[in-house]
Amino acid sequence: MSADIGVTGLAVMGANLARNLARNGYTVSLHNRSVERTDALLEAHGSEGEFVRTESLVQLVESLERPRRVLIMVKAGAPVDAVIDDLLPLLDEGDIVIDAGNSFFEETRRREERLREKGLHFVGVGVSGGEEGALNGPSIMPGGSEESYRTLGPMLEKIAADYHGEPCCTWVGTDGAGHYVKMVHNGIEYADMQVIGEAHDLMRSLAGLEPAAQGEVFREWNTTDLASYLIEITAEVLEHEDERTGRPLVDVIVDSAGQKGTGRWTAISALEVGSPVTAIAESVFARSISSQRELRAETNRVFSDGVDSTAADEEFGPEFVEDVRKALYASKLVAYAQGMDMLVAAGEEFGWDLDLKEIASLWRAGCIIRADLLDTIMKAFDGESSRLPKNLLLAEEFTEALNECLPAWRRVVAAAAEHGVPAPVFSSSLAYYDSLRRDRLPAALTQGLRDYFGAHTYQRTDVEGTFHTLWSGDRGEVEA
Ligand SMILES: NC(=O)C1=CN([C@@H]2O[C@H](COP(=O)(O)OP(=O)(O)OC[C@H]3O[C@@H](n4cnc5c(N)ncnc54)[C@H](OP(=O)(O)O)[C@@H]3O)[C@@H](O)[C@H]2O)C=CC1
Ligand SMILES: O=C(CO)[C@H](O)[C@H](O)COP(=O)(O)O
Repeated sequence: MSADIGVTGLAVMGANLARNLARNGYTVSLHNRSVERTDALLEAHGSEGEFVRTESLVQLVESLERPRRVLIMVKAGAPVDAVIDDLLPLLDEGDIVIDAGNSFFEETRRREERLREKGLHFVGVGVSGGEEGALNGPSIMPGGSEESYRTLGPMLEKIAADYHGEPCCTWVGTDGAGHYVKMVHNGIEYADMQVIGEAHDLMRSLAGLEPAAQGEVFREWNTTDLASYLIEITAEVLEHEDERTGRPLVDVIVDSAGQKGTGRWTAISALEVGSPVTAIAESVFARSISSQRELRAETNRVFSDGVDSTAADEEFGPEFVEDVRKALYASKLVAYAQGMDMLVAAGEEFGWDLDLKEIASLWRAGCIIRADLLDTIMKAFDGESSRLPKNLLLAEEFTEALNECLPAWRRVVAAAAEHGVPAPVFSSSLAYYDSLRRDRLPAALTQGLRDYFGAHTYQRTDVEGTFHTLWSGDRGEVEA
């Protein structure tokens, strides 16, 4: 029997994608570096559909119908190149190699170029939704050539998450565009989780709400405009009791956040394309600080935990909790606004015609950042490009909500600063908003200083041209 598609790499994501494909009627050839994973999958789930067992890439490729479709789902980085190197001599012109892992987009661009020169299609596909999504319908963000999508698209759309009858899968752009969009998705995911963590910390430290009680608060928030998968699972995690100790699980988990790289890549790429994704970058730094455990312990010894004791004298009741909800909504909106802004900048830099409305539509189901908010984001980005808002915060769909949240957002950031509770993304998101709306920024002084020490010149508000003050001379101004 010839298979419709081959999957190599059968850990959590590959195994579940393979099962999803088989459950949708495709014959799936299976391969894993160590054959035990292949056999474990067949033993546990072999009856779910048509699978072909293979023990080598040669067997995998031989088992496929043409043009061959090989989906790689191995650890990102060097393993992807190792698999490609082994596959290349086995493939023919027109075959399609799909990398559905979290690969760095620049590597995808390089791999796409390398395979294109050999007449092969290389498709970098962003997949989000974790284990459950991979099995039941992830959000899928494919890049690569438009031609390859004609062959591959229907298959991906069939296994993707379904949002009211629409598949959360569409071709987003050439070469590394799919992996770029997934990377930004993860950047937003970082910021979203960080602001949820800040809300949790503030409600615990200032309002004295224990995790189980907070679970109820998050459950209630999930019926408001904050409704989203991450808010929903926050309620579950906070309410979960540790089996061993009977304490809230969140209290026995080490407070050091891991990271596999996509958030860091988002921040690095944003710096390179000149997009100020402050909320996303602060979230990456927040994870880094959390992992500096020795330094944190020593600083704690020297300065103490430091939640200001005056906090107990103040009223942090239900009104404060509602303020936190509003600060969370506004900061979450900033994270999406920054992610979208960055996609525009990257589109210009890499020649991708990214459609923000389509991208928002892909994230409405199946993925980790799925949220009711995305429907409104789609509306904001609907219409002729010349009429679209320059930034999501300017979309009329959001200006009223933002104005309504603003006083609460300021109160929460002020309370956090006053009482020593770190809230880096609540604060930096508010600073981002304030910076954008400000009539004049202190960048004028920065320009003056740059001109003083490095003759870097400046422009004037009143006259066209570029100028320099003779700081070490008579301090007259000359045109540069
Ligand atoms: N886990 C998640 O929630 C999500 C993961 N992703 C991405 O999907 C990809 C797969 O993730 P996941 O399923 O968690 O698996 P892992 O990232 O843990 O990778 C394990 C798989 O990679 C294979 N592998 C590792 N090195 C090599 C190599 N040199 N040659 C061949 N195969 C190799 C392993 O084979 P062996 O069994 O022989 O060791 C195994 O099949 C990653 O890029 C990940 O970032 C994307 C979305 C969500
Ligand atoms: O892509 C994902 C979800 O969308 C993966 O779960 C990824 O591992 C999350 O990133 P990190 O491990 O750095 O938190």
